[in-house]
Amino acid sequence: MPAAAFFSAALPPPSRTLSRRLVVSRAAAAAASASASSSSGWQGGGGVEFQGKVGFLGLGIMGAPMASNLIKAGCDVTVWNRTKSKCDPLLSLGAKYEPTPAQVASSCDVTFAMLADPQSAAEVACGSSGAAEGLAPGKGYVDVSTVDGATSKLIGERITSTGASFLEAPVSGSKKPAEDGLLIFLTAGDESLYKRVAPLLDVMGKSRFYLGDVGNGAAMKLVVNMVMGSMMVSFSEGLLLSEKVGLDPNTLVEVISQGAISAPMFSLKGPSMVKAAYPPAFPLKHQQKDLRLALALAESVSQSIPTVAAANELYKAAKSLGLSDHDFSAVIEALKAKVQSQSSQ
Ligand SMILES: NC(=O)C1=CN([C@@H]2O[C@H](COP(=O)(O)OP(=O)(O)OC[C@H]3O[C@@H](n4cnc5c(N)ncnc54)[C@H](OP(=O)(O)O)[C@@H]3O)[C@@H](O)[C@H]2O)C=CC1
Ligand SMILES: O=CC(=O)O
Repeated sequence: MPAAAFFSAALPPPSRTLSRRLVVSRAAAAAASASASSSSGWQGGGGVEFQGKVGFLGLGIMGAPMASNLIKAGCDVTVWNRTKSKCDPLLSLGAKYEPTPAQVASSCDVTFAMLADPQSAAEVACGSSGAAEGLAPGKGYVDVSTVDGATSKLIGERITSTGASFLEAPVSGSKKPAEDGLLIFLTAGDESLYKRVAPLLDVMGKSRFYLGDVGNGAAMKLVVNMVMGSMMVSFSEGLLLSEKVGLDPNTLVEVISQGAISAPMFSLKGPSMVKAAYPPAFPLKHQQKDLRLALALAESVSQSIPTVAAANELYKAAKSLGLSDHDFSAVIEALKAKVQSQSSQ
């Protein structure tokens, strides 16, 4: 049976929401915006077509540069972070501060949240003094954290119970794309909120996908990241094996960069992995969280993902070696420890 026939026989038909997904690149958005503003379009102070105040909750590796890009584009931004000192660089760029997520949400038209994991995303949105307490009809809440679909739905239900609109919008792209405004947004939920915040997404990202119902953005992000996590393990195995058989791992990085499996991730991380340096861009604990959530997603549809399951064990081993806050490329250290313990047996 040809592969295409196998897939159409084995899988349920694509959902209507997925098939009407919308994909917009920044170039396309800029062209549309230029033609609109030449007729009746309105542009805010910094050239961003968004009228209103923007809140930003969570100023970690990703949130800080994303909020910073909004401020630099001329948006009126109010920030909050659990560790208050992380707000300081944003305040010096001109951001305002509120002491709770609820106060940010109540003082802004649209609030973005970039939190570590499902637990913190739910707590900041739905907990005591959480964003939901400050929301009301006409306001919007955009969660850009990487969480599972169930958490996203729970947050969405609490947000919409206030009369506000909800969009999930996890991002693909790491620290550097966040700094450069080159993220990829995987959005789902309220389509009119999606259209309303599109100019803000275009400040922070290079493209945006609208994927339909809440949960689809989260699922897409987890599938992308399970591929990424397994690729990193495979790359680590190759680097170690090349060294063990007397090759220069730097040459392996160069060879890979010129062939069909070339990927920016290998070229970017390879040279520092060879030097055993792992400055955090994507913390290892977050990659392991994404693999854990991807395994649960696969389980929910009874699909086996054995490579991801094996990769997850290695990230868990890396965490137990104290590497949680290092870059996820530090997973190679767990492999080194495994190889060493095998050779000493
Ligand atoms: N780094 C990357 O390359 C990418 C990360 N992501 C995803 O984006 C999200 C954020 O990642 P990143 O910025 O790297 O992570 P960081 O660990 O740098 O930042 C996490 C943020 O969450 C906050 N936080 C954690 N726990 C709580 C809590 N219980 N209550 C309130 N706030 C809390 C932290 O506050 P505090 O400062 O007080 O600790 C911080 O603002 C994650 O879901 C990650 O998977 C997505 C794409 C790329
Ligand atoms: O979630 C991480 C990324 O690089 O994307």
